[in-house]
Amino acid sequence: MFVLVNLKTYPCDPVAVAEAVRDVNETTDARLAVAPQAAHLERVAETGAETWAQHVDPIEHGSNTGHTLAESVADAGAVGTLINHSEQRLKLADIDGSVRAAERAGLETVVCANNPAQIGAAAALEPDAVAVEPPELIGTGTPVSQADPDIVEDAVDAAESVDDDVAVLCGAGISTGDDVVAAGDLGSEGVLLASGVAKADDPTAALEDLVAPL
Ligand SMILES: O=C(CO)COP(=O)(O)O
Repeated sequence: MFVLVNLKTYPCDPVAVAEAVRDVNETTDARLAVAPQAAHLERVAETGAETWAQHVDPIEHGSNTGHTLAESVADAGAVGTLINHSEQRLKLADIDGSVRAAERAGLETVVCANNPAQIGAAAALEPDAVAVEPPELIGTGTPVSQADPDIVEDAVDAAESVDDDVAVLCGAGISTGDDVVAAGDLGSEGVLLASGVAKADDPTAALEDLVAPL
């Protein structure tokens, strides 16, 4: 299972969480990665933890003030990027442009979507993976794998019917190893999570719990 910890703009120490991700990754067959804010990418990547960006823009080098260029993210040490997170939604044409920009820079891509219909559309853009995250469950601590298992299974079916090379992840409310196992049982190849680690008093213990049953 792939466990991608999105730090959003939570007031955690990104380097400390990254060190926990790096250390717990050594103890498990699961693949752990961390997605800090763009401004923290370089410091996080220097820890040796697998580092992802939270977003890249559909742009090239040039006159794009305030945008995030995929090449710069890669240069800072990121190996992948989220695209179209529900807190950073893009138009379809811009999702396509961001996936192409990420590919150009050699970044792995996970395109987020709210529901199975959007997952099908996202899979058609040929990212490496798609992630279904019902916005109403994000940050609630109620795991999508328990509260809305159908949405995960339907997302897996939707992606498979478009392109079965595209992996499916799920997220929202995931915070325990049981949640991760339940996600896997529904056909998900990984999870996105944030508050369960970024807001934990002890991120190492939270990560250890997440991977314990894997
Ligand atoms: O948005 C998410 C991950 O990208 C999920 O957030 P929570 O884990 O806080 O529900």
